[in-house]
Amino acid sequence: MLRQGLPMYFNTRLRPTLPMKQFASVTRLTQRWNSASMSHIRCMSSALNAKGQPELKDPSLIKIAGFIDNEYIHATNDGKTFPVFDPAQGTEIANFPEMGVKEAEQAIQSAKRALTEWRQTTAKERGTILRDWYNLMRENEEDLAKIITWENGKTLSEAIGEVRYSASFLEWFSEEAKRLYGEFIPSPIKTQRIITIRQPIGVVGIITPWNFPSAMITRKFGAALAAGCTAVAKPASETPFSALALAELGMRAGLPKGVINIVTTHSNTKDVGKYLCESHDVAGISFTGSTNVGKHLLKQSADTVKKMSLELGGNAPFIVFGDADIDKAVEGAIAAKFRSSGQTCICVNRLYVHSSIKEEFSKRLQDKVKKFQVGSGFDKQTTHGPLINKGAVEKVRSHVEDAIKHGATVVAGGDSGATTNGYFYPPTVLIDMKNNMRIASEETFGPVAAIFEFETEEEVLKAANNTRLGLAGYFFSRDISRCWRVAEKLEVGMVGVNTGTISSEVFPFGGIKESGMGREGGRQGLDEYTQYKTINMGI
Ligand SMILES: NC(=O)c1ccc[n+]([C@@H]2O[C@H](COP(=O)([O-])OP(=O)(O)OC[C@H]3O[C@@H](n4cnc5c(N)ncnc54)[C@H](O)[C@@H]3O)[C@@H](O)[C@H]2O)c1
Ligand SMILES: O=CCCC(=O)O
Repeated sequence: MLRQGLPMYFNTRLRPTLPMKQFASVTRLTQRWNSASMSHIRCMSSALNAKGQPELKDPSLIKIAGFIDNEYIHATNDGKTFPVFDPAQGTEIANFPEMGVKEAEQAIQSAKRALTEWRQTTAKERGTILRDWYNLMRENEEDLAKIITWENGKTLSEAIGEVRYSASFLEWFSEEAKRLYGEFIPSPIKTQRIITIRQPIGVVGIITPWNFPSAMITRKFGAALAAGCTAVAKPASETPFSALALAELGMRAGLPKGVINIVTTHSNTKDVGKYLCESHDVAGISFTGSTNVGKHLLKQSADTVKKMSLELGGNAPFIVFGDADIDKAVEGAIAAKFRSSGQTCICVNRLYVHSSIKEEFSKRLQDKVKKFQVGSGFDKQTTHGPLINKGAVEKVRSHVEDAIKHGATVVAGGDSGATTNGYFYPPTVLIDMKNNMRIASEETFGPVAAIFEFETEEEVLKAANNTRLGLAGYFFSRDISRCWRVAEKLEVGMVGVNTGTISSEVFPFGGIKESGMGREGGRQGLDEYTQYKTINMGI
């Protein structure tokens, strides 16, 4: 059962929604916090089989390899590999081939060869393959979800949600492929007729983060392939399994050789990134990740004047006005703040609550947060999984310590000082936040709800917009005039009004300012992978 009104992929119930019986058989003990008492409870699961892998209906979806020309590359010539870790246990789970510039070039050439025929296919033909790929994802969604939980740590219910979200991009673009319309433009000259057509840009380089190991890839593959482009993808080295499972299903759906290629790398990431940016055979780069890396890729791509799509970091404000429905605002804050343990680009970073309701709001929020169960994503009791790695935990800890040092008060969670093998940080609520604290200006990317108090609409808009980032923003109010006013004045690419869940395949997702350029999803998603050609015909 889903909570009413929320799509499955944004389910934030305190209990997972999957038919969990099928996962319960594979659980065993590990550690968990109870964030109310901050004590340890040794009652968690790992869900792995004797090979240390999740038990899948189709184990062949687990590939430890790169993927070029529809072939798995299990090892590079020099035999170098990089490790992948299970964030819930801190243990190494696989060693992937450390590919480099040589393999990146092979992948680019494979994509270039494939482009010749792929761009000539009809939209219907491309749409059919994308649709079959979507169907295969849905048929294998439990397996794909287990792979996500294994490598990323998010709960199985969140992972199922991600698989459905991820598949929805293939479905959406299988349909949008057919709507790549051109235009007829009335000519000012009697003897001429003008039309525009839209053509694929060519081979695209795709670089994706670990926080949505599946959805950030299909959001790009779906649009690129629908437009007639071919692709070379470099998934995050923390989470390569999902990308390879997608490639396997894509091949089964009928993707011809070379249409998608996957380069796995960790130590050579910078070199591979630079190579993709500087290659004359790559027409565009689509990147999702941090603002700093995005800026770097933009600079590197300048000399070859590439088409760039950059989905970068956020610092989302969440404003609760005095006239808001407090229960709905708390529910929205939980969805927008604690999804994926706070590790999404559109997660709330700063909660601004009007002084007249701040006590009530923070009390209701902390009561809910104290009920969260932190632990392995495979455990059916877990509501919030681990962070991706040690560095992420340290960043969150340093943000909380900085806030406390400058006068913030912890009212839920906080660091217990407990040690675990996995990368956990307890969901935390801070009040008495001030603008001189790091959280006010830096993306925390973790499970910390930081509450600032405000008095006037003008003051809160100024504070909310006082950042170089502008991805998402949220606010709650029952005043319709204010809703329009604030939605228009927030300097962000996406606004949630009286809701904490905004993502969807059907609308343009993206940011302004240093949160990026371009849009993914929606009909606009195809713009990143197509260019207009104007044909002026004398008659
Ligand atoms: N706007 C969005 O849609 C969106 C979505 C998800 C994540 N994000 C942002 O991503 C960040 C978290 O993800 P992250 O830590 O994986 O980001 P990151 O920028 O460190 O890494 C993202 C990807 O870039 C690769 N990379 C890193 N350095 C590179 C380089 N020099 N050249 C080429 N590739 C390089 C990584 O290996 C990974 O594949 C957050 O800031 C988050 O807000 C944004
Ligand atoms: O983390 C960024 C992507 C999140 C989403 O698509 O909802």
